[in-house]
Amino acid sequence: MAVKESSNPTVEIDKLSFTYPGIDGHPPPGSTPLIDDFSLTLHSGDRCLLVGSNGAGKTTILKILGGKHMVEPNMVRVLGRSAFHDTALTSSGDLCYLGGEVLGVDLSWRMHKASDGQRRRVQIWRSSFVQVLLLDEITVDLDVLARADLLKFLKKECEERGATIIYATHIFDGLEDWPSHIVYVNKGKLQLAMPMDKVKELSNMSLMRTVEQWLRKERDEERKRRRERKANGLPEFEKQVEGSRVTGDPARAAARAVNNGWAAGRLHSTVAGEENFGFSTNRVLRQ
Ligand SMILES: Nc1ncnc2c1ncn2[C@@H]1O[C@H](COP(=O)(O)OP(=O)(O)OP(=O)(O)O)[C@@H](O)[C@H]1O
Repeated sequence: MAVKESSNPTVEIDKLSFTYPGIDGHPPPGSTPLIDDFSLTLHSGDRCLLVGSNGAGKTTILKILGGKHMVEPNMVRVLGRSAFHDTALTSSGDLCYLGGEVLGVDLSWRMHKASDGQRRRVQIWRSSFVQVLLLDEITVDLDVLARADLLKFLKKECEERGATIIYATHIFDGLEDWPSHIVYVNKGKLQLAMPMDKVKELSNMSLMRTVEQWLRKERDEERKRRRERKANGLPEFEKQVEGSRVTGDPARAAARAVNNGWAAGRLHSTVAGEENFGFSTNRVLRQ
């Protein structure tokens, strides 16, 4: 997404590949990357909406960007620095990931607590002059007014202060004119990254209907694949290896992609465990 070519990028993801480590700290045998060949460039002032179905990898991408999972330093640069290795990025407040479990406040808690949590997080951002803000479905428990105010505030921060925001959400209410860019991810792969103006040129539907159309197509194609597998006498669902996207044969382990997530992540457990097997992060939080 190369708008404002003249300024330095604030977020650079270059052929990102990632697999959650198994309990031995290594990618499970036979695994293929959960996030695969994912590249994206954003600049100061960009407000990027990250969309995709449940389990597509949005939270994983945001957490990698937030320095919570180790990847090769050249794969993810935030403000020109490695998000995982340069701990000053987050400790200085230049980079901030806000998700459901930040500060130990789970958004599934009672309304008033969650709302307090949300306010506190925004206050943190405001007071620490965050330059790159990663928002992971943070408005689920906000009422209509609070959400509208927050979105307005965030937009202003980008326009006036040049912050960069990536916002992963399934809630499109009030977002029609919010993002400057939209990024669509499916099964850990980048499907589309483009400025909102371009999206509006290509589709005369609302943002929600446009995204709905993408996700419907994705689901229909997946169903077709499953039907074909079944018709060919194969199991309908491919065998899933924990923490990765697919598949099967441990003999292929030697040829698997280089693991970039072998070390446990910072602040959060990243070990693929039985309790979260097969669930997206938000699903785990909702349990
Ligand atoms: N700690 C973990 N260990 C192993 N696998 C994980 C872990 N966290 C998430 N996953 C897997 O990664 C995949 C992507 O999950 P992720 O939470 O990134 O998706 P998402 O797009 O944010 O989903 P949602 O929209 O439901 O929040 C899921 O299949 C999930 O099972």
